[in-house]
Amino acid sequence: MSITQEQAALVRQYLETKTVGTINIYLVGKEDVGKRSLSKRLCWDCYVAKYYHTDDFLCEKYIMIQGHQVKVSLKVKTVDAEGHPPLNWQACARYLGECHACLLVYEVIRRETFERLDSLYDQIVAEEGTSRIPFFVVAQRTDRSRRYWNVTLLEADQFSEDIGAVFLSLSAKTGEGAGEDVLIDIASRAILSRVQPPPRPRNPKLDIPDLRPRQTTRQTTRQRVVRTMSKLKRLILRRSSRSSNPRVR
Ligand SMILES: Nc1nc2c(ncn2[C@@H]2O[C@H](COP(=O)(O)OP(=O)(O)OP(=O)(O)O)[C@@H](O)[C@H]2O)c(=O)[nH]1
Repeated sequence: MSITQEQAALVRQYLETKTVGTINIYLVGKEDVGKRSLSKRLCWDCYVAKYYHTDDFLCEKYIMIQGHQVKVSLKVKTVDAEGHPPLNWQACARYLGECHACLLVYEVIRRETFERLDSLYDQIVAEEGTSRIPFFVVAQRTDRSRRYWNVTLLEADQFSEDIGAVFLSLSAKTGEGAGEDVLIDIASRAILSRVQPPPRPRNPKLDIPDLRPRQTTRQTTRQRVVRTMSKLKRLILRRSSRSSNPRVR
């Protein structure tokens, strides 16, 4: 789903009035989901089947957005790889450069790679400096036979909606759904987010339970609301039973 005409106009206006440096796009996900292959496909339109694990990989390209030349830099970050420390987003963003868009990549035949995205997203948005960046949920290796798929497009689409991300379904191998237009769209959304922040339907900080000791004597707002609601319910029930039975006064 590409940006609307109004959004394209905002991007054009931004490009005409401000200097846009390199757009840093992060591809994050578990090991072997095809992040490096995808960044090569998006940047150089090629596919190399040979696999060797990399911690950090980077490729760059110039693209045209609304008649302006923009440099994009695709950076790969693998999480949960054996023998490596857990993701420290702040450290990796500082080390690799600021992040302007984030692709959460999973592989359609490996369910655990999809299930990891939920906590990964929470982990990233909990960090400083990520409040405005657009997110993309990417279904990788869609060239594999549907018989082997362990994640349906519907649930992945639902998850994307849940976190306010754009859903992309593609194959780095065949190039289906991974043309330059996709890269232009990602970079355009990254620029757009500077004037129009993307929606954040879920605030992970609200999901974290508050484990601080509470004062038991004082009521919390939630307790007060629950009490008032049950009082009201009782009142309504009493009224309705009176009106249905006029003798009860
Ligand atoms: N069938 C198929 N295989 C793919 C696709 N993309 C990548 N692969 C293969 O999957 C393997 C891993 O691809 P990479 O791009 O290196 O994966 P990665 O996520 O960067 O891996 P790490 O460095 O371990 O994080 C390689 O052997 C690729 O050839 C795809 O779209 N379809």
